[in-house]
Amino acid sequence: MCRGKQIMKAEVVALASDHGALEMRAMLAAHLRARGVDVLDLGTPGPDAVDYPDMADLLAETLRAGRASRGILLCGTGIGISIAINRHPDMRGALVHDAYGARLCRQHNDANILVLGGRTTGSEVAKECVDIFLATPFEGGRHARRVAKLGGLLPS
Ligand SMILES: O=C[C@H](O)[C@H](O)[C@H](O)COP(=O)(O)O
Repeated sequence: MCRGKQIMKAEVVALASDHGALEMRAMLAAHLRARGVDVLDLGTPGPDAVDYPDMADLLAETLRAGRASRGILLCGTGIGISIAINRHPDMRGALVHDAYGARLCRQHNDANILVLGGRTTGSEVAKECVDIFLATPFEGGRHARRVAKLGGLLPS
């Protein structure tokens, strides 16, 4: 089990969610801070409804500007915000529901954004997914070619 010992402490992890995952975002931010990870919490700040594409765009801009190296995005199911983040060709968001997905999205897909559902995933599973996501390296090799095609760096 790779819960955390290998998380890079210099890394800044940005979190963003809509109103459907406020509690989970706060819980995950506290979990990461307790582990010594620098957290950049992009909101949304309160329970007023916001549109998940706007939160995904904000996270994409934050990563692109170099203010954080990886991201965690949440909405009620994780579905809408994962659709939104993957409209950015330079972002790879992985909607994950378990430890296996959290590991494989790093090893095979080099996902730079973990997406979780605040209304669909339990808090212990979510914390486990975050720890694995941050601790698991990309395997490269045959996967590097496929990831390059995702970003348009190689023709499909
Ligand atoms: O995929 C979309 C997300 O789950 C949203 O969090 C959800 O649609 C928000 O729904 P509502 O406005 O009813 O809280």
